[in-house]
Order: sequence, then C-alpha cells, then structure tokens
Amino acid sequence: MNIDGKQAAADLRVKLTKEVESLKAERGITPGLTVVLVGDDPASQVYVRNKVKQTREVGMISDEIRLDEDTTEEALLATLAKLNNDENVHGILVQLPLPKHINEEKIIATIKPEKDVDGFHAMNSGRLLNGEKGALVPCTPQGCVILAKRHLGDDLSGKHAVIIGRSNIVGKPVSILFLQENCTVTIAHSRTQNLPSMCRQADILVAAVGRPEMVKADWVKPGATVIDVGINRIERDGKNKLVGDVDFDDVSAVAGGITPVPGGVGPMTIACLLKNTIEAAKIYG
Ligand SMILES: Nc1nc2c(c(=O)[nH]1)N[C@@H](CN(C=O)c1ccc(C(=O)N[C@@H](CCC(=O)O)C(=O)O)cc1)CN2
Repeated sequence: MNIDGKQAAADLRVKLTKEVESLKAERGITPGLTVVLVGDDPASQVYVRNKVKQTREVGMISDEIRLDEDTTEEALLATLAKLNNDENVHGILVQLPLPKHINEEKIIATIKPEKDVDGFHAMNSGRLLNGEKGALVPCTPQGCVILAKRHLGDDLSGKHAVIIGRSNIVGKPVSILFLQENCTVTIAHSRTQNLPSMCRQADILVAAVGRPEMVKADWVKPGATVIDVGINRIERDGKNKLVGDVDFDDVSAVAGGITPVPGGVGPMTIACLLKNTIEAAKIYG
C-alpha cells in the first residue's frame, strides 16, 4: 500500500491554515519565514520556490533572499545577523547545500536557535535529545514519523524501527523521534554487518542513505512499513528519473506500506517547515 505524502502534506496544510488564522486573530501575529538561497542550483531553486509559495498559501509572510554563488561567508553572516534582529521574521532557513567556500556549520550556528526552523542548530538538537519543550525539530524526520503514524496509527510503541543512515539532518534526529514514540530503535550504517538481515528485523524501516534503490525486497520483513527518504536523480533508458533509496517496485510487493519517491517524504519536509515556522512564532513571536 502506498503511503501518500502529497495527501498527508495537503491535510497538514489545511490544519496549519487554521492555526495561522487563530494566531492572527487572537495574538495579532502573522508568522514570517525568510529563505536564503546562495547560488543557482536548479533543484534548490525549485525547493525554495515551493517553500515560499506554500508558506504564503497558508496565510504566512514569506520572503526569499537570493545571493550569488560567489557571495562571501562574511556577506552571508551579515545577512543572517539582520534577519536574527528582524522581529517580523520568525523563521530563517538557509537552503543547503551551500557553495564549498562557505562553512555550513558556522552558518547554521549563526542562526538564532529560536528562528532555526530547520532545527539544525546545536541548541535545537540538544533540546530534542533531552526531550525538552521548545525544540524546533528537523522537518524531514518529523515527516517520517507523521507518515509512519498515518499508516500504523498513533501508537508506535514496541515497534522495532531500523534507520539506515546516521546524518545529523535525518538519521540521528529521526532515531530520537522514534525513540520518543517508544519504539526500539536500531541505527544502521555503512559499517553495519549483514545490513539486509538487520533491516529484515524492522517493523518500520527508514532508508536515508542517498544510494539509489539500495533496499531490495529481501531486506524487508513481510508487512513492514517502509519510509524512503532518498531523493536520487538517475538516468535510465536515456531519461532522467527521480528514485529513492528503496527499490519501489521490488519492495512494494512485500511491504505493508511504503512511501513513494516522488510523493512521499519530500512534500512532508516542506509542510513540516511551515509547521515549525508557526511553532516559532507561537513560542517566541
Ligand atoms: N535548509 C535545508 N536544505 C535542504 C533540506 C532541508 O530540509 N533544509 N532538504 C533537502 C531539500 N528539500 C528541502 O529543502 C526538499 C527536497 C525534496 C522535496 C520534495 O518535495 N521532493 C519531491 C520531488 C521534487 C522533485 O521533482 O525534485 C518529492 O519527493 O515528491 C522537498 C524539499 C536538501 N536541502
């Protein structure tokens, strides 16, 4: 069964539109998001355009700041300093990846934690790890849990979640989120021994490795829920194609539920960004 991320994202946006209306009516706050794009990577341009468009569609304010590919780190830091001090900006997002001459960690650390709607700042990861309130939680991991619950229901306790991938942006935070749902969590990675057999033990399998169609049917326990975070552009039969980290056609025959690529986790990443911006405006606005 397909787990429809596009529909889940649309459902979430309906809820968020109502929340924005209440925030405006009850507290006079209109949440504002500013997205900063450095360079002209075509995929990043599409993601940024969609972020701005969807932010406006739910009734929030959204601006885009475009900087040239050769913008210096100092210039980007100065832009962020201004946004940090702008009280109409509740959320700041710097689109990744950045050009090689800019230090990503330094940029992330410069955004005020309370405006870090990506949830990448060390203060937010620490709060997430400690289970503290007020943490802004990374968007893709939030989307993974929402989609797992959409298929399995709200109670995930006791399920074995196997996460393939240990990045700071997806693998680690999604592991913490499933742990908070009382799952038993295994983080697998490139050094894990007998990876297929480890994955076969999963009730919920999250693939976040960036390797096209790596997960095959014989890696998946019959009936398991498979969440595919991968976004890989490949060439097949002379055409460009977008595929996940899971071999969709192969695994669909075995899985109880599976997120497609496109149309799975991707749309949820943007919907959860809107959710975080509202959260930031509510708590810190
Ligand atoms: N600052 C950030 N940079 C990046 C993030 C992020 O969360 N914060 N994530 C990715 C890119 N990304 C959002 O920025 C993103 C990727 C994919 C999608 C999406 O909806 N994908 C569609 C397919 C679209 C296509 O054809 O390319 C889908 O999966 O259905 C949304 C957001 C890296 N950078």
